[in-house]
Amino acid sequence: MGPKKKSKTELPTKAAQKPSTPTVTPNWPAFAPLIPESDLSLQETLAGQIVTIPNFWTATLCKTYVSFLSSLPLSTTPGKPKKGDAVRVNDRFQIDDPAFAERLWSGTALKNLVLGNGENDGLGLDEAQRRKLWGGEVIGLNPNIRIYRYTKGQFFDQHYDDSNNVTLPGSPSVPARTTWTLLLYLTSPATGCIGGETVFYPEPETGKKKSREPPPEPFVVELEVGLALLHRHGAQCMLHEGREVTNGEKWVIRSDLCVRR
Ligand SMILES: O=C(O)CCC(=O)C(=O)O
Ligand SMILES: [Fe+2]
Repeated sequence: MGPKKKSKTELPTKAAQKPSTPTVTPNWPAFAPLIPESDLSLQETLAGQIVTIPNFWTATLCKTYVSFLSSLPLSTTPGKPKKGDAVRVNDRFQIDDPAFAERLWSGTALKNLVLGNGENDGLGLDEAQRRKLWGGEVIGLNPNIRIYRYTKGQFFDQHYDDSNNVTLPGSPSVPARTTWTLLLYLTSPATGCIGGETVFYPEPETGKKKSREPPPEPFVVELEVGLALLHRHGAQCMLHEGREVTNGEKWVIRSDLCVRR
């Protein structure tokens, strides 16, 4: 499993990208209302690969964010990427905002669910299993926050997400590495968004000579307002795509889980 030499990867983040990231951080709305942590849990929707948190954000909060995010200066990604980059057609806003990443981590149920701090994280893992699942000791979210808007006809072609080295600020700052992608869906068919599902392509079993088995079925994650989706990335990332939106708008907030390096 994992990225092959010739596979497309997502576009490089941060410094390598033009136009330059904005320096003024947005005045992000408060995270309210939220469902109490005790009513949320992690669901392992694809073993070792995809974990979701339904109702991570309420529909009201998602609506507040869609209106707020609509006021940000989004830029349309080029339809023709450089060689090796995935074709990705959407409107996006990207910012390094450690304070927002920290809020999204600690100011929601995410931290306690991922670290298994609550009474019930839903997965019932012990410490060693948890480290194995997340790829180390999770210490926060990637400060590199990406906002995507897909309108009719827009999509994110098949690709793998890279693991990146990042530094989490603090005194002292902490060297970290991203291990899982976080996608927070703000829209769904309930808000008029048709299409736009995130589709994962599990690898066929390896090792056997010319398997007669049919290739595994694609794993389709339907959009759901307020659903947080985590998927493993880096060397064990599954090939995936954001299907074309055929009506309405799809809005997503993206960050990544970071482990100590
Ligand atoms: O928008 C989606 O459904 C997928 C986004 C994605 O694959 C990414 O951000 O790397
Ligand atoms: Fe991706």
